[in-house]
Amino acid sequence: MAARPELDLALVVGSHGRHVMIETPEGRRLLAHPRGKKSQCVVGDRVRWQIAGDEGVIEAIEPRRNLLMRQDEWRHKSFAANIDQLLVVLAGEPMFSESQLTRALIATEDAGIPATLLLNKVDVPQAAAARERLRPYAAMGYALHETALKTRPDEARATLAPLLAGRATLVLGASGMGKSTLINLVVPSAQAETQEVSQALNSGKHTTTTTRWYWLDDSASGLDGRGAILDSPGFQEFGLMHLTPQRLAELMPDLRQHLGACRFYNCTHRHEPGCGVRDAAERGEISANRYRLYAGLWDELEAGQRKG
Ligand SMILES: Nc1nc2c(ncn2[C@@H]2O[C@H](COP(=O)(O)OP(=O)(O)OP(=O)(O)O)[C@@H](O)[C@H]2O)c(=O)[nH]1
Ligand SMILES: [Zn+2]
Repeated sequence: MAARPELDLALVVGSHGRHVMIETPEGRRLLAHPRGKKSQCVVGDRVRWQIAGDEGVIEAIEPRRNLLMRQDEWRHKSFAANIDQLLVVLAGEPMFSESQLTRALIATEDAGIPATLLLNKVDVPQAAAARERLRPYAAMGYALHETALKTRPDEARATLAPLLAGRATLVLGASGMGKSTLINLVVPSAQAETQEVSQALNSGKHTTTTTRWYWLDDSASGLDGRGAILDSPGFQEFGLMHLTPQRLAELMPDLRQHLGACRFYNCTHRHEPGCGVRDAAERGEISANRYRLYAGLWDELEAGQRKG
């Protein structure tokens, strides 16, 4: 779509197939459809639009700062565009999956989006084991915070407020980690808003499973510089099929650090002699779990390439 600077700007705050919900700088929400078959808007897109009857027609998508994607063997899905950070909610009971965490972090590294980790449920004894598993992630540079969202909500709010203020944060969390508890804590109107948007987009059916945009507060207006939370389902199936295996090590900060030490420029860090990554793994500077995850992902992406 060509740029259309003369048209009004709006923000995509929800989507369901080709139906999207847009919000104007004055805070008005309305249904809209992109013109043309190819153009796909995602939540977080800034769009140029005009009215057609009682709906909007999206004529152009503004250039994106970033786009978070996941892709499995069948289709690729964009989560969201123009986000400032990813917040991953984790817990010890049930124990978070390190494989899911690693996949999400690789996708965000690829999109150039900073990620922050939140260890929730620190009131339960299993938090100690989760904290231990997260140690390598803090060491490789990810910010790590702790909360007990349910049992110590005031403290959690105080921890989260400075992290979330003025930024658009995409929240990810597997089932049971506390993502809904977090969203309801920081956006008390979330449930009501979700219903409203699902009804409009999906004529009442409660099946919409795309990303949702929530403003954090009303102290500012307009579309820029306000804190917002993006709630996204589907942490489970975080496919990375849009990446080549050769890129993986660059997208894993603990491996990336050792890339200069490999003898071969095209080292896969699997079998080659004189491999800086394997040496670091043997010295324990890369955790055994992370190296195993790397090898597993390499095989998965390589198999995907052969098929594709
Ligand atoms: N002990 C403890 N329980 C918590 C905490 N935060 C959330 N929970 C509980 O953990 C369970 C899962 O929390 P949810 O917020 O529903 O988790 P979710 O990640 O949204 O999971 P789904 O709803 O399955 O997608 C609920 O029973 C919460 O009450 C916490 O800090 N401590
Ligand atoms: Zn190597």
